[in-house]
Amino acid sequence: MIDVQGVSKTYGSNQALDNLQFQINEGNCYGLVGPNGAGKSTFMKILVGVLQRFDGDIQVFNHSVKENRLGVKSYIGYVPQDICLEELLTAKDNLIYFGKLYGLSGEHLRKRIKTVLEQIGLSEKANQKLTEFSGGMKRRLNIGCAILHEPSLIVLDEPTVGIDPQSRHSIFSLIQELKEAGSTVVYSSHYMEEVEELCDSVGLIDKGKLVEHGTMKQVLNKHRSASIFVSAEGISEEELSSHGVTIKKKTGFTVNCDDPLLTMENMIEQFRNKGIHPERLELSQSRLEDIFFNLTGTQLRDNG
Ligand SMILES: Nc1ncnc2c1ncn2[C@@H]1O[C@H](COP(=O)(O)OP(=O)(O)OP(=O)(O)O)[C@@H](O)[C@H]1O
Repeated sequence: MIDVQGVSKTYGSNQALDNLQFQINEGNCYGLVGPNGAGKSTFMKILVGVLQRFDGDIQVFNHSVKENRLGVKSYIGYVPQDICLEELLTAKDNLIYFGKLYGLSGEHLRKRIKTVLEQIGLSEKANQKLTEFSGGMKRRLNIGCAILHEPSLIVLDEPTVGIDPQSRHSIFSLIQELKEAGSTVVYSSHYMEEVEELCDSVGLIDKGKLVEHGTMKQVLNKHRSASIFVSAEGISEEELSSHGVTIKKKTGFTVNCDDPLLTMENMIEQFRNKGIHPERLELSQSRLEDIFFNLTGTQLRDNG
């Protein structure tokens, strides 16, 4: 188990993390969700032992990050937000380099590199230099470097930002595979759909505070409410907000409400009176993104 015990961190007068307290069960995929600047990277850097000055402690499989940083590191594969690879080397040479850093060598290293290249879908590109790689391929290789030593805990900081769909699919499959093999995964993102799809448990973080935490089912069931999606020319956010909390989306508005059928009837009447013909008027259950907005008043992405 990973036991986060009252972790706080300040940068000067900026409180980046404020008394985080939660547990992650072994074998779980845990999604840490929050907007830019919420404190996700800071938490991850503390968890993996990169940031050493903080209050509180984290027990990783019964080892204190504070007291046994190097010991804990050997259990962890960390994929930071910024890609950390040697551009002028081939994919294989990058893996050899990182493997040696983790103390692997000889036949064992060779076998691990072969397996990892297959897992990240880059076997065919093993001997190509990274100058020929797309951003998504580099991201996959970066993950490959972090799992060479078969860590029990894999920490991925926003691994799918700005990558192509094929690489995103490959990363999702890899995480599923790691989960099935019993690894614990901590995954940060501000893409809600990803976290809903991948993670067993979730923590919602805003301005350094954990605002909700639990299994995905618990969090969704606790806060789930119905909402109506509206796309209609000539209707404003203000007019819709008389029906419930209204969130502006890229192509319309989501209106959260307690009685969706009655709300829809009222909306239809409002549209009739104003001569508005909606392009879309749909009933849906609220998603993690809406729950986050209701709890914090903060959008995870700009008009996601
Ligand atoms: N090295 C640093 N020095 C000073 N302030 C920092 C530093 N790193 C992060 N911060 C601040 O701490 C807060 C949390 O940042 P952090 O990077 O952990 O958030 P995040 O949720 O990972 O966001 P992002 O996805 O944008 O990286 C922010 O206010 C940020 O400006």
